Amino acid sequence: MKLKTLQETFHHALDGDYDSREVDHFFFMVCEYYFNFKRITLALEPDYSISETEAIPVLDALESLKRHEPIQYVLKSTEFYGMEFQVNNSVLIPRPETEELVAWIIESELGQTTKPLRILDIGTGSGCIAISLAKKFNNAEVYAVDVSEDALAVATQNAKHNKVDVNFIHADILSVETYKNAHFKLPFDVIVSNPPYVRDLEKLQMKANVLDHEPHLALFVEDHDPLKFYKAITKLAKDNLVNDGLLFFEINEFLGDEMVDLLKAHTFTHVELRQDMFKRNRMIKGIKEL
Ligand SMILES: C[S@@+](CC[C@H](N)C(=O)[O-])C[C@H]1O[C@@H](n2cnc3c(N)ncnc32)[C@H](O)[C@@H]1O
Repeated sequence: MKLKTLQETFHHALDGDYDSREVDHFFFMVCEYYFNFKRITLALEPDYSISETEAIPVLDALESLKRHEPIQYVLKSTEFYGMEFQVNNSVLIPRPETEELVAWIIESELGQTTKPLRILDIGTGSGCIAISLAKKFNNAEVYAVDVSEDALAVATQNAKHNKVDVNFIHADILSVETYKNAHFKLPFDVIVSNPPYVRDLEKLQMKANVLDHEPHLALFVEDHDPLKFYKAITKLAKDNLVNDGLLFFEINEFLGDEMVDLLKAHTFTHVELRQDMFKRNRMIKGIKEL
């Protein structure tokens, strides 16, 4: 089968559900993954033929895409902060705005320090935040917590794949008992979290690829207490950060003011909201002062 015929099969099956450029992008990604073709090869050699056996995984991938499975789950991998991460449907697919949060941490006052650091990432999922920080700060001892054992298995693989050490811990951050028993070495210099923050009212706007495939445990929080993770983590941070320690969160863009109030109420200073590349309030930082 010629590559161009295969590409037409993709368009025939997916145009309508996705825009045409996105369909080409999927096709290129799938071919790159299965045949290690570079995009340019595909563009320059549309008459290149592959055997029926070679076409099987590509057509299987197409079936998954028809069911709106995200391309990252179909290919079982994604890129975050220049590194490759394995993903499956027990972990959230790392997002570009989370890369911006990691960049903020790296550019902060910590970027210059050579002193030993202790960092905690809460709700680590694929491990993307913890692993990126461990890669950047080789002076850091990094801890990462998740309530999902399946997510921790993926994160552990990702740390190994990216050749960094992270101490992964199974704990429920909403239960004081579980994290009291966790084997953290205290205190921390930095606590960071991207916890679940999507409310029911925002669920309605979500696309099928997110809603039907990504883990609800990673996404949703009840409408009546949308800051419940942030409250628990801010309290934990107040009690377990060094003086001058930093707290960073990714946040719900509609709850920026509430988050500023929460951090200030816990005596964090220099509280700063930051917008992502789409000009939405998506990150916050505070400094613990005694
Ligand atoms: C929004 S995802 C973030 C994943 C990853 N840090 C990222 O930025 O891509 C939230 C994570 O919090 C975890 N989580 C949910 N409830 C939790 C709890 N009670 N205690 C600890 N982790 C929890 C989920 O399993 C999920 O991995």
